[in-house]
Amino acid sequence: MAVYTEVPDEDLAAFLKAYDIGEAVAFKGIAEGVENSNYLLVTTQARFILTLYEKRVERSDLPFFLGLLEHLSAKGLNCPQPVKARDGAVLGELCGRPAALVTFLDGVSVRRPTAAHCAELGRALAELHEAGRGFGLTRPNALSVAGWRALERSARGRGDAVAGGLDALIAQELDALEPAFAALDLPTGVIHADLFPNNVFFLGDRLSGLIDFYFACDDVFAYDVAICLNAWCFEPNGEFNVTKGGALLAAYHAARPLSEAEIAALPILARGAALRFMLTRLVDWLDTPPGALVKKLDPLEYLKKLKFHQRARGVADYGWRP
Ligand SMILES: Nc1ncnc2c1ncn2[C@@H]1O[C@H](COP(=O)(O)OP(=O)(O)OP(=O)(O)O)[C@@H](O)[C@H]1O
Ligand SMILES: N[C@@H](CCO)C(=O)O
Repeated sequence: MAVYTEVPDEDLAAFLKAYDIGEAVAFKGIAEGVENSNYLLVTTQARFILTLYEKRVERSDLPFFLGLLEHLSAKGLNCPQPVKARDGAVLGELCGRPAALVTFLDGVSVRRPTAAHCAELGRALAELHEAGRGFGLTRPNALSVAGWRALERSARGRGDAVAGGLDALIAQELDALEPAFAALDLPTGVIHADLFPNNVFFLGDRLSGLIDFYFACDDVFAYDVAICLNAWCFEPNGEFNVTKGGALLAAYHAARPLSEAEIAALPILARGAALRFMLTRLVDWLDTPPGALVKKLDPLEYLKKLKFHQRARGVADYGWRP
């Protein structure tokens, strides 16, 4: 359930006075999502998503996120487009929270992606990386390798209660991955950094749009590919599906060719990505009080994925065919 801030009718009406988007005819909270409060707003002109940014989103990052959506839309990428108020501002304030309106995208996310979906995703990810070129703002990735120690510290001594040996495993992974990541020298640019199936819309088998750019940042392009291999290509039983991995990688490569160095780095990047999502899920798992509205995500799903990456012998294990 992601409606942390309730918006009274009169506050909404006052907020909408700043925009030229018609009269509100429907307004309802959206249950999906965990980070922010999202509402569907239907006006006499169109449908919109109203987002109130909650605690975990830094106010100072909002110009990057909203500016990026404008940049990507202008490049023809199908992502939410921020709506300007009459004074040209895309960021307002509602119920004491920073708030923005963006255009509504048609489509549905898929729970069980097929290889065809993975291919669509691979192509769209490459297009996103290309479309991000020339965006003027930058944002470091707080959740890349430099941020993992702090997450480890905050979970330290508590991991073993979630899975036996987890504290030691995390410490060993950090010791292995920090130097391995430091040795990488790969192309960088704007990445989505959270392009999970719930953030990708399809109409039939065709990908129709990408949402939720609130982890977007500047980082290694191939790390974004590695995040997607983790999020899209494992089966519910924990097995990696090489057909899906191969489809994702081939479609990405067709739209933005991966260099030899990027391809060779995929197993270590995928291992790092699995650690990143395991750590954030673990900290949330440990720190979310019982009874909280937020749906907790299972860190052990990512422990299983991490173990696959530890065992991987090379990029062929991910379905890559040169
Ligand atoms: N532009 C949009 N068009 C249509 N639906 C949208 C749009 N933006 C968000 N939604 C809907 O709102 C839901 C929550 O949005 P979003 O994923 O951005 O939230 P969030 O709180 O940042 O969540 P999380 O980070 O957990 O994915 C989506 O699953 C989708 O159903
Ligand atoms: N995609 C993240 C949640 C944050 O949006 C996860 O599955 O852990």
